[in-house]
Amino acid sequence: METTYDYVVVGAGTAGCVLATRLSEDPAVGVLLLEAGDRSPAEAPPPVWPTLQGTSADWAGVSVPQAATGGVVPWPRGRGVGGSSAINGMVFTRGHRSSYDAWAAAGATGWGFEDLLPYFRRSENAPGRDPATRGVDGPLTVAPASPGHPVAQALLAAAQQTGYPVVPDLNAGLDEGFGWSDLNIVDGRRQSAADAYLAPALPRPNLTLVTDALAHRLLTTGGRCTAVQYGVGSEVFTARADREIVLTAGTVGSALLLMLSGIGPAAHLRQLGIEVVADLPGVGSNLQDHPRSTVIYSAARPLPTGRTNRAEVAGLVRSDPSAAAPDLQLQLVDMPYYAPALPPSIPGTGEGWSIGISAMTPRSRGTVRLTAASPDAPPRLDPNYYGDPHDVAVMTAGLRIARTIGTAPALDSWRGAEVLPGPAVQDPAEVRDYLFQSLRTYSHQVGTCRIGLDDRAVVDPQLRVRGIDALRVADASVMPTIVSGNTNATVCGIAERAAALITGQTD
Ligand SMILES: Cc1cc2nc3c(=O)[nH]c(=O)nc-3n(C[C@H](O)[C@H](O)[C@H](O)COP(=O)(O)OP(=O)(O)OC[C@H]3O[C@@H](n4cnc5c(N)ncnc54)[C@H](O)[C@@H]3O)c2cc1C
Repeated sequence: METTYDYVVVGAGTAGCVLATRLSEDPAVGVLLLEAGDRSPAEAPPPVWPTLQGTSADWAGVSVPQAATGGVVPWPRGRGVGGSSAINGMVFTRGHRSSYDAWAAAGATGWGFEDLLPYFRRSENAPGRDPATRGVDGPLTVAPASPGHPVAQALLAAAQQTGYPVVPDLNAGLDEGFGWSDLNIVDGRRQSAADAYLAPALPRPNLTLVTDALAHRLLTTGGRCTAVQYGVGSEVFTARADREIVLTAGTVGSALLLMLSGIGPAAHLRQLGIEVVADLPGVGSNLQDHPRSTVIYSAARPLPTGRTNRAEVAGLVRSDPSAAAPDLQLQLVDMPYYAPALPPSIPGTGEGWSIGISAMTPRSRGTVRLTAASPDAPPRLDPNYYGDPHDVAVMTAGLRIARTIGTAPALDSWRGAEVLPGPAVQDPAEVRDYLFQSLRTYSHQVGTCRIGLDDRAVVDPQLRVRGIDALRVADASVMPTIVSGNTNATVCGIAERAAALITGQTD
């Protein structure tokens, strides 16, 4: 069966919900939003959000064995309306402005911090924050925990005792130091991009959402993308776009769909018997993620039950004073948060707390590849964590800083003992081994369809796929380099700006 719309948006995750909502604001324009997963994916109360992993709301991937560490890393990824915003940790923060200015400097004209600011502000409603930098009437309502968890408060005091500033709004992208993270939790419930954007827009007669619809491939004629072929159950449908097709299937999904459609590295496609439509060697390359590890302490006394996402306070710092920009995030978690690869000899919830460590500007680069010419085949995910020794050095510095803060006097009344890595782990080789064993993803994968002007860029600064007409990508995959913050707020800004580019309404 064939249907025709003005725009077809593929993937109803963070970016897809923003895009479909903004494009359908014009009642004269017909928009189809396709999503592989459920219309109402599984939900969980904020404090137990990790229990969503492994449910039908998660593609539940796993990396290939990593060359540096020898281990595999589980990769949760949202599947269903809301996408990863429906299963994520609900931290809503921009990267530091240096992240976006680096994009513009590398050729992504129009994507510097000042360029993006109006779009960041458009996405959010951040009551109590400075309206000069933060939005006041956007769809997503974001705010810090109130009241904050007492261990989070103690961590802020500990950071200050260690010499770091406590700043009023770490989420704006302008400051370094420690502060309360904004959370997209409203009245005790997660507010996903689907809740904030899509749900109010769905009654529009010009917006159609089709779920359980896996996009198989894009159809191109004479260099123009004309349609998306997708499957629902065993039936195959074709959705034509009179104006454009926009991919918002995420860092994994958008790269896979391009390659399944013959748009990607020619040698890889030919190996799988896929006819090459456009040889774009950068598709699926430049994969970046934030590696994550943790220091865990037992609690000196029972912890009050966490009521939010259990990660209310964060710090953005430099691993070394000579670093060009902040390159480390530390996050207080009011429970022991560990990697499955480690022995579970750690305190239970309520009996411990942890400081997460994550390198924010990693230099390692990986790939997303097809394993077969089929939309149902699991992808080959190789983030190449610690492929560049620089990232190990940054994480080693992070572990040292976390331990310094963790042992500051302000945490004395909460701290029992350091459980992981444990006081015996001190020399550089042992620390490196611990970082490798405790490695997990921060779930911030980006970069596989990056913006740029060079031959390995996948989209131009207007997000148009190079060499193919009427096709754009507008999700986490277009980030040229990973930002120094949790990625969801940045994806909202990207999608807001994409909508403005498509409709010709850029600021
Ligand atoms: C467990 C977890 C925790 C996280 N925690 C945080 C956090 O606390 N704060 C933060 O800022 N960020 C966090 N993130 C990251 C953040 O949520 C993502 O960066 C962001 O949601 C990515 O948006 P996206 O639109 O690019 O992709 P997604 O939101 O992943 O959306 C892609 C959508 O496309 C669909 N799709 C894929 N392929 C196809 C296809 N072929 N056909 C049809 N549909 C398809 C998918 O099912 C999905 O719904 C977390 C992510 C995860 C997974």
